[in-house]
Amino acid sequence: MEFKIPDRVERLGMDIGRHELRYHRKRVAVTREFTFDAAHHLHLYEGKCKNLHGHTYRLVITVSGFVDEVGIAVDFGEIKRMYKEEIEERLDHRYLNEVLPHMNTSAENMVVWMWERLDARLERDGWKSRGHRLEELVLYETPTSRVTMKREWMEAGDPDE
Ligand SMILES: Nc1nc2c(c(=O)[nH]1)N=C([C@H](O)[C@H](O)COP(=O)(O)OP(=O)(O)OP(=O)(O)O)CN2
Ligand SMILES: [Zn+2]
Repeated sequence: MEFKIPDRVERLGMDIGRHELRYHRKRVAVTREFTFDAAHHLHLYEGKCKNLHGHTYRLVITVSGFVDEVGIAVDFGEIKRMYKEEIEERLDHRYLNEVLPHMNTSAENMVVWMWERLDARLERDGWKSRGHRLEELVLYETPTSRVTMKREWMEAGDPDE
């Protein structure tokens, strides 16, 4: 089959050969990790977590996309910008019960809230139409306790609905 150099690469005047362009349009997952600090307490919970306390949360964000002509599927910087604007600005050094008053601030509830925000951001910024997908979020409440949300679980929805 005749090999065609994509227009964008020709316009950039770059000398990219057949070898590199073989990776073009493959779906690849890109991951970044962040930490933030916050205080909270749990409602309806018998145990020490009903008292006010704090965590250094760790959030691991994975977004997939198609490798472009430059060799990038999802820019690490875009994930950082999205994290800072959607999550960090709202939760870092905050009292979670105050900024998320509609939920009990368990790690499970928080990771679903984060999923909805980040997914909506991908839609709003037009990333989804370019093939970007939120694949997985892992939220560590402590170094040894974490919760996970995956795209296929989110898409499967609630079996009772
Ligand atoms: N499934 C969940 N279980 C618990 C959550 C949660 O969000 N989801 N949250 C808490 C508390 O917020 C608490 O801060 C963490 O509890 P715990 O694991 O007991 O804390 P430690 O790290 O101090 O663990 P120890 O093994 O007791 O030292 C509770 N559970
Ligand atoms: Zn806690």
